[in-house]
Amino acid sequence: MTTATHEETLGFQTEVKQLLNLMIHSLYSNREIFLRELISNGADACDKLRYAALDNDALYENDSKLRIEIEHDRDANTVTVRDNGIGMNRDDVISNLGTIARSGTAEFLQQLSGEQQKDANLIGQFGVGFYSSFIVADEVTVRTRKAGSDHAEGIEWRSKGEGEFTVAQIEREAHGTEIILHLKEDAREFADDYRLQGLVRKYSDHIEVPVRMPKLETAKDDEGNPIEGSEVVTWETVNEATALWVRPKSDISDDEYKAFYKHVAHDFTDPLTWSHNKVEGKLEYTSLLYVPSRAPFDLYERDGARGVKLYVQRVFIMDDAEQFLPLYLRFIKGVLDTRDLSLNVSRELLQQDPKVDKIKGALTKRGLDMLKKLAKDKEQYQTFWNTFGSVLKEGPGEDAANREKIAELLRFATTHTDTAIQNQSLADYVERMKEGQQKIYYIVADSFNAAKSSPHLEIFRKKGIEVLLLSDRVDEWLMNHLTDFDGKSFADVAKGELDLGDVEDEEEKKAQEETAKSKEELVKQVKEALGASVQEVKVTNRLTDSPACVVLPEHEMGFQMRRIMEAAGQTLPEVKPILELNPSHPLVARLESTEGERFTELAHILLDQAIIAEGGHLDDPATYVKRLNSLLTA
Ligand SMILES: Nc1ncnc2c1ncn2[C@@H]1O[C@H](COP(=O)(O)OP(=O)(O)OP(=O)(O)O)[C@@H](O)[C@H]1O
Repeated sequence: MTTATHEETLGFQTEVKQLLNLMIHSLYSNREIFLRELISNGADACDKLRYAALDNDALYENDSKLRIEIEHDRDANTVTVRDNGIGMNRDDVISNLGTIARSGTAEFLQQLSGEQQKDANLIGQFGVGFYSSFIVADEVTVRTRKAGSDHAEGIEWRSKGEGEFTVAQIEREAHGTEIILHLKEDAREFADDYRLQGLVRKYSDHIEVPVRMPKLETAKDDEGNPIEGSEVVTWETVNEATALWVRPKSDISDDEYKAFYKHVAHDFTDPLTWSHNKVEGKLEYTSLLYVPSRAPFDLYERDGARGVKLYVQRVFIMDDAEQFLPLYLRFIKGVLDTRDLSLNVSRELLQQDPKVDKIKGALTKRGLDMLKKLAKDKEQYQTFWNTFGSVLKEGPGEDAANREKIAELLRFATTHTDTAIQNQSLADYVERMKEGQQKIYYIVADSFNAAKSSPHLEIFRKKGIEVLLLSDRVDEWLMNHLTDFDGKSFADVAKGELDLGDVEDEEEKKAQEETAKSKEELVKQVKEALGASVQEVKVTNRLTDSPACVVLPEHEMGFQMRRIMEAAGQTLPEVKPILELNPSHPLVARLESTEGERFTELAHILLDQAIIAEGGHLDDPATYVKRLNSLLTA
């Protein structure tokens, strides 16, 4: 019997309350996952104790056979999950089971809508953990004691999941944690041996820690009849209890790989693919890497969880070891088990160890190979690309050595399909290049529609030359680092001189030169009229339908990048655009036949329109409107 002292009632952090509410409703149809979450936490707690005991054997308190036990009591309507892992002290309990200290939680919760299906998906991204107990329980009791602490420092935490919990100090002999779920009436089905065993096998077979359940054994007399009063309870291990990654690949079924993923990644959807490798030789490691099928809520958070679970010779060392994968592969989840690091390695030591870089190089290659294989299945790859494509696009900037490999994995929207779906590879583009075309053309804009309708594309459309349509925030940065693909360089159609290579013949070039010559006077006048608003005025052959467009010098930062940086509060030196005029457009012809004040007005209108068409903001929109109105009413 435990006597509780110092009982205190505390309130859940607001975020916990919100999450509990939503979780209970939206995960109802998936509620059996509570057991997986609790076993997962128990296994993590055992891993942590094994690690801490490397330095201090006494922490085992003479009980070094780490295990998880599951029992139920049909009369009391309870299920208990118990581990002899690291346990928690009072502070741990309050912060772990009363708050959610993950960054971005508040923003995450704001996205929840109250719609069951939608929220179940979002909550899955967040990871439900311990709180999933409340999907099946109307009261949860946690009894725990941190390994190595005094027996009097046990803690009992209790809650009905309705805004409050109590914490009290208790006497507790065993270290580790025991979680008692008092089942809701409609969750009685879980107080059943077969049901529980089935769930353990389904979700936790691959966990290295044995999961045991009690079995009642009765001695039999000579005639085979049970002897009354001879019942003894023996504990039977229900799961396979070997670390999955240690087993030979050929012995592991897809379902086992998938179940293990859910444990490692705290996800409850299947992964898209995985890659399991054992490496011997100079480096010795086993890696099991997964590509999830959906993004975690903190994919773009600076300090979001990333990296692999690190083991050294099967001993768990740390979660989220981010040193083994580059940032642009941060969506990859999995396990790395190596002999090349020492057991007392810490995050700081990892940063200095040259072997870490070698393993990182090898895992990066594995990750990229895994994606290359995935790309063979167009549908699956599209799911991957829609979810993580913009993260992979950070790759060429971060990892010059693998630039070519990453480039092969990129997918784009292009004028070939003219839809916003990014599903065309650079190899597809190159295959379709026109005779005489030397460059891969692209345009970057703030949105797909702005890119697709940009006046800069007019000549390309006319000549049937394909252009990549880029509109993700990361795109301009990507293109700054992608210099060539398959021997072809990239060209931004909104920058520098238009060069269509040999797609244009000599006659066309000559005709253009002649037109330019004949418009020299007009160009001069427009430049005078616009003054410092532009750096140059030219006649162009880029346009077929629009009267004018703005262009930037070749090596200037693009308009999109500028706007992103300015929105982030950076001040950038001003760049004046180059205004290019379409000599065969009626508005330009009209300009040519206008004089004086009207000429200046019309020139300004053409410039402002070109800026708007490119997606830019006018410095002085009111004056533009006034000029336009006066023109319309003239
Ligand atoms: N059986 C246990 N033994 C020791 N500590 C535990 C146990 N269960 C939970 N904890 C502590 O409580 C914390 C919160 O657990 P919870 O399951 O909510 O989240 P998590 O496992 O960290 O991540 P996720 O939300 O992705 O599942 C854990 O990180 C751990 O520190």
